[in-house]
Amino acid sequence: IVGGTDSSPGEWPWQVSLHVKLSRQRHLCGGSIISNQWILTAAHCVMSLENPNIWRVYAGILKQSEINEDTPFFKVEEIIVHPQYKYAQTGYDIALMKLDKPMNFTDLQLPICLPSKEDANILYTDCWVIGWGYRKEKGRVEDILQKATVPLMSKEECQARYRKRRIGDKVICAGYDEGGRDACKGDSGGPLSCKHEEVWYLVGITSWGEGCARPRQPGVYTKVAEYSDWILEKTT
Ligand SMILES: COC(=O)Nc1ccc(-c2nc(CNC(=O)CCc3cc(Cl)ccc3N3C=NNN3)[nH]c2Cl)cc1
Repeated sequence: IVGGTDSSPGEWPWQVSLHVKLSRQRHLCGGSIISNQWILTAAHCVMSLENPNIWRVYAGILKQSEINEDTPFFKVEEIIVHPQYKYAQTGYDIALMKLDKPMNFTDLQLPICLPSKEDANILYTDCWVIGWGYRKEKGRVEDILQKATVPLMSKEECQARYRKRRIGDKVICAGYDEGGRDACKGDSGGPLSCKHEEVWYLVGITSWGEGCARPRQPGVYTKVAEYSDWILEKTT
């Protein structure tokens, strides 16, 4: 996250850190708890890493330094990538991870609400992007979970910023024309969380952008409301 600040314990209880353990282990992506057995993340996080056994899901943590060989994690039983996914920039950047057993909810690990299709055109005004990603383009994964508030922007305005791309209806853009606050490397898969009438909704999944926090280059997020049918079909 560029231009963010430290989160507090329990502030974002749906945020998880997705680690991959090959020869070494490292944070790869963010994800969101959407039920006691399902995590929502980005398809590009799991591409060419679709073996569930290499993944470790850390919930209820604020700092990466809380993670060591004794820290409990959830194993992944199944990974479901959207069938139309090709690259982040062409959309359908969404994937589900089924945990090998249901998690107990605590103050530090709780699900976030999914927006319904009808919620697709709510004008959210209190949205936050969260993650352990870089603070600048040439950076490194951060220890303390960062948060930054970002304003949503219209599809038309976003398309005008990305002339070489096709910005479709199934993505949502957020950012400042002057730049300065945005997601960055290591934040993808994590939530764009918006508070509406005292309830938090998973409005977006951090997907791509041209650099981090550059002027007139907003962040592009998978629009979760457009996938509510797919999510329900796969998780019930
Ligand atoms: C010790 O462990 C480690 O070092 N782990 C570790 C884990 C992951 C990565 C990593 N992850 C990605 C995937 N993309 C993103 O995360 C954000 C994309 C994105 C989304 C929005 Cl909305 C806006 C801007 C951007 N944007 C553009 N440019 N940069 N960011 N790339 C790399 Cl590199 C690097 C290191």
